[in-house]
Amino acid sequence: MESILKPLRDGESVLDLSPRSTVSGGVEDVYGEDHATEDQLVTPWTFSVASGYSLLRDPQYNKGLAFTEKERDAHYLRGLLPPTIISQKLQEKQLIHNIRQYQVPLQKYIAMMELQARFSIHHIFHEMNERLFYKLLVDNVEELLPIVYTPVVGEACQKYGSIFKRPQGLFISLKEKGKILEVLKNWPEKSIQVIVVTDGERILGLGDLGCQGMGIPVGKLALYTALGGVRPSACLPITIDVGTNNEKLLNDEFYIGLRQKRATGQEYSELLHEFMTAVKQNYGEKVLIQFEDFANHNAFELLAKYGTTHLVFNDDIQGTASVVLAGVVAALKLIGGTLADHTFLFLGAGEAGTGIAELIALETSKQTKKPIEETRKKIWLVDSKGLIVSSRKHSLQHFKKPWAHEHEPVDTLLEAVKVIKPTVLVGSSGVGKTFTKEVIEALSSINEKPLILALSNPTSQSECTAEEAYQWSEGRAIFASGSPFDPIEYKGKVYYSGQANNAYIFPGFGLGLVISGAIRVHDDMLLAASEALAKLVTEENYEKGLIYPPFSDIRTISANIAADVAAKAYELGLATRLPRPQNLVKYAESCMYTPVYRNYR
Ligand SMILES: NC(=O)C1=CN([C@@H]2O[C@H](COP(=O)(O)OP(=O)(O)OC[C@H]3O[C@@H](n4cnc5c(N)ncnc54)[C@H](OP(=O)(O)O)[C@@H]3O)[C@@H](O)[C@H]2O)C=CC1
Ligand SMILES: CC(=O)C(=O)O
Ligand SMILES: [Mg+2]
Repeated sequence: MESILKPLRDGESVLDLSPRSTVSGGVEDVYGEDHATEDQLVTPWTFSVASGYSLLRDPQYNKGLAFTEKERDAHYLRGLLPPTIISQKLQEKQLIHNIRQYQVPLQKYIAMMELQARFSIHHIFHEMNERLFYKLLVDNVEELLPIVYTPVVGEACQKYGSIFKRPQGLFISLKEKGKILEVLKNWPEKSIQVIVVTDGERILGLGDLGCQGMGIPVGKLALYTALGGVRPSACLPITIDVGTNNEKLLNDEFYIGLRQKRATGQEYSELLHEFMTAVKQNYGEKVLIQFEDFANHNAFELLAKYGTTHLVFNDDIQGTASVVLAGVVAALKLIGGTLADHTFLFLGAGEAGTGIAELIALETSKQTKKPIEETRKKIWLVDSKGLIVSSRKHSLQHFKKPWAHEHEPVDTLLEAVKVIKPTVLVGSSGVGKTFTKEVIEALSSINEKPLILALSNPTSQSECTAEEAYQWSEGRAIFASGSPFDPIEYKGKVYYSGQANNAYIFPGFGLGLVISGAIRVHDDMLLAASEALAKLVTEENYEKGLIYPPFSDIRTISANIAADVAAKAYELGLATRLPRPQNLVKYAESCMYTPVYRNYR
């Protein structure tokens, strides 16, 4: 396209290609503006190339002091920047130094979000620089993951209303009923590949945070880009606001969401149906919709309902299952035996608990060729009412029923550990401090090397800390947790614990779906992702007691997961991107967004 470049004031567009201004004889009246009568409405639109001050304010293209002399000349930046030119590397060094100065983790979070922000009214040189944000995250993943993700993102959601100066993502509330397609069209990007959506009802283990749950889709998608290489412009965070049952928020004058109790039943499902329909209509069949942090009474139903018509993935049920299965399989190297040899006990029988239990049973069934009804029998779950047993079957939610095995009622976790004698203990309750000294001691008296996975997030909800797991098991536990813990020294030895978090899975999993053009998610893809992850645990990791590879290798891990997920999609006939690339790992790597600066002409 020919551009008509002219120096502009801040806020003006450089290139005005509206039909009227570019008419040089007979341009099509695409938007019907020429034919519109005076009382008809027309759309004001511009197509702009950023330059000058607007370029510095554009997070996608801003490079701050890294703009070269040539770029400063060509893009009307002279005088808008001080004379020095620095590299992206130096910018990174300065930024990480600044971030480390903050003592309060939430301040670090805010600094990161300022950098990532897509819209702003203020700016300094380093602010609002998307590539620098992702570069920083990719290069310092172990240090910054706990900031942009769990645990700090949890606190950010709790305080969302007071810390946010600008909107992130797309808010779809009951007020938008009947207009959701139009709302989607308001989003500035048109080619979307991954949507992460929440309704805020179960944010980590922090409960109903209503509209303030937006921090979660934003954080998950930052990981999609940094860890999985999905382009930021192809990612869309969405919060569906149907109200909140959180009284504190309802009474908070600064609450940003709808001030009403949650809509349920038909009103809820109609809004969600309109949303799901509009997404497919606007972005097509191949957009991935990741459900995140919905309460279980909606999560299972939405997944079942839309699993056959849309490309949907529930991270809490499926992503968590895949990451935990990988950890358990890897842990077998340390604790011995096959999957079928182990007995599992879960505290928490919701999305995470039953999702993991089912995938372990499925994998065991494939390995042993026994029916899944059989392999489920070595997996037990405890919920808020005690051990799930057959006498409770009539009153159980449907997702718990497969786990109601024959047994006398057992009220507490401690009792359950004593009678079930698990070799693996999984915490998926959302309630902190529930793996008590007595529980871990009982488990350790049964097992030489107990495997303990405290999955609940954020750190405050972790079933136990790393220190407690090692101390109370006298250094024998193999331990991993949903939110990270620093290495622990116990009796002169340093213990490293891994992070059992779906963040290992969803970025690569989603990338695999995108690059193969998959149209549906299949359980075998979850197994493929799990296997790919478990395979990447090295001897060196095992020696440290780790059952996951370090996050510093996550881009390679994601490429491998993506390749195996894509391979499975092709094998199952669910891939539409043809022909299938020969080397899927190489192909996945070649598709991944890298946040180094681009040169501007
Ligand atoms: N590490 C990771 O990657 C992930 C971690 N999680 C974490 O897992 C936790 C649970 O999530 P999710 O499964 O979606 O939540 P759900 O609400 O679906 O399930 C919670 C389960 O815990 C049970 N429970 C609650 N309190 C107690 C208690 N005091 N004693 C025993 N059981 C209890 C509930 O019992 P009842 O059914 O009787 O109410 C329910 O079965 C959250 O903290 C979340 O952050 C989730 C996904 C991924
Ligand atoms: C990690 C995650 O998805 C959760 O805690 O909900
Ligand atoms: Mg979640």
